[in-house]
Amino acid sequence: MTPTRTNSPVLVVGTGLLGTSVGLGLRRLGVDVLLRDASPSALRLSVDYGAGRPAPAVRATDAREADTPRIVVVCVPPDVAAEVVGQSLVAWPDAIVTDVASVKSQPLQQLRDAGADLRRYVGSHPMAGRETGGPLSGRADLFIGRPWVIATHEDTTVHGLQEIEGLALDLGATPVPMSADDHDEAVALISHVPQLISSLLAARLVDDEHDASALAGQGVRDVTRIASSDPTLWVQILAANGARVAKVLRRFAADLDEVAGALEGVDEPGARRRIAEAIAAGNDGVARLPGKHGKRREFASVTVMIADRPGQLARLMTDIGDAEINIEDFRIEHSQGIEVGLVEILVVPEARAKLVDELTKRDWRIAA
Ligand SMILES: NC(=O)C1=CN([C@@H]2O[C@H](COP(=O)(O)OP(=O)(O)OC[C@H]3O[C@@H](n4cnc5c(N)ncnc54)[C@H](O)[C@@H]3O)[C@@H](O)[C@H]2O)C=CC1
Ligand SMILES: O=C(O)C(=O)Cc1ccc(O)cc1
Repeated sequence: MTPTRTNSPVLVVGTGLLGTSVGLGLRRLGVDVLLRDASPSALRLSVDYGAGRPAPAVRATDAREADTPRIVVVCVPPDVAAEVVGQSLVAWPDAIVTDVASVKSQPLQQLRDAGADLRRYVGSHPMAGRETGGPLSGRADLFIGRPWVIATHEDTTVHGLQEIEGLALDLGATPVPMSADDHDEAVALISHVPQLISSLLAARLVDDEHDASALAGQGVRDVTRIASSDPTLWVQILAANGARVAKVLRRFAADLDEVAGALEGVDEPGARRRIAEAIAAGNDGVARLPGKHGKRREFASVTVMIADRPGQLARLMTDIGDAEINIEDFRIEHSQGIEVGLVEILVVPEARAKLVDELTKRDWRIAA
């Protein structure tokens, strides 16, 4: 087994999407994982999927060495995160306790108010997730290549920080230490407001009288992917970061208002300029998002037309592999009622000409 930074055993409390993913990722490295959940069926499912073994119901003083966690990872909904962290700090006086809740200031404040031993608490937040929760959605590779925020505070110890950094690194993530306030400010912009905008836009489709949804292409799908998220989880996240989210949302609403005004008076002086500036500012913003491996680089794209038949995509991927070309990313687009799919392959710019050449040789139809 590869040596790990994380010592066994690790206790995961809350075996839904995040808890099961942490368990699966650690089990793959050979770390012993104890699991606990308020829901017996969520616990059993997570065990059945291989995320760990049920934690024995014992107190710290009676626990065998092998059942005494070094780290407790609390993966419960944000509303109860501080309470469960507090209980874990008391139950396991030698363990470092972290939580993965999507908000960091409120749980920290709640723990401080409750007089918890903050020297052993290091809150964190893996910037990785999925729209659907529960153990069945868990993935061992969920965290690979993702930032994992470690929310440091004035009582954080070097040992505590190192333990949680080690956990993040073992799971393939990149630890990013920052304060709880800075974290909450950042996620308001890059996670919480995008969730609301995606949901509100998708909700517009509900009273679509002209069946416009039937024409939907990739654009609307891209901006509404996260609209399938769980309302119960999100109301907790948004409520815990309300003021910061509202601040960003108000600015966004002002931009929307201005652009709507320009569109209503499109022949007024400056109106077209305002619209063009909005799109151009979007170009600048999207260019700031890190790409694969955290780099900001542009990939070259080749779009291939494939027949909508079993095995076509696999054959295309194998052909590209045989040509020894590395795929950086890819997207598939289907059009309703049409028997072809469009596969956009992204490669480093230097590889584009070779890719087109190799695919043409193998009789693939290049669409763009
Ligand atoms: N869903 C996502 O994409 C992401 C979620 N997070 C955070 O991770 C945490 C967990 O989220 P998910 O795994 O998506 O939720 P989930 O709903 O899939 O799982 C939560 C689990 O916690 C259990 N639970 C609830 N109260 C409990 C208690 N008092 N004691 C023990 N178990 C309890 C539930 O039975 C459930 O199995 C949340 O705080 C969320 O903010 C962080 C990053 C991404
Ligand atoms: O699906 C995505 O793109 C996400 O960004 C998921 C996500 C949801 C909640 C979090 O706290 C962190 C990440």
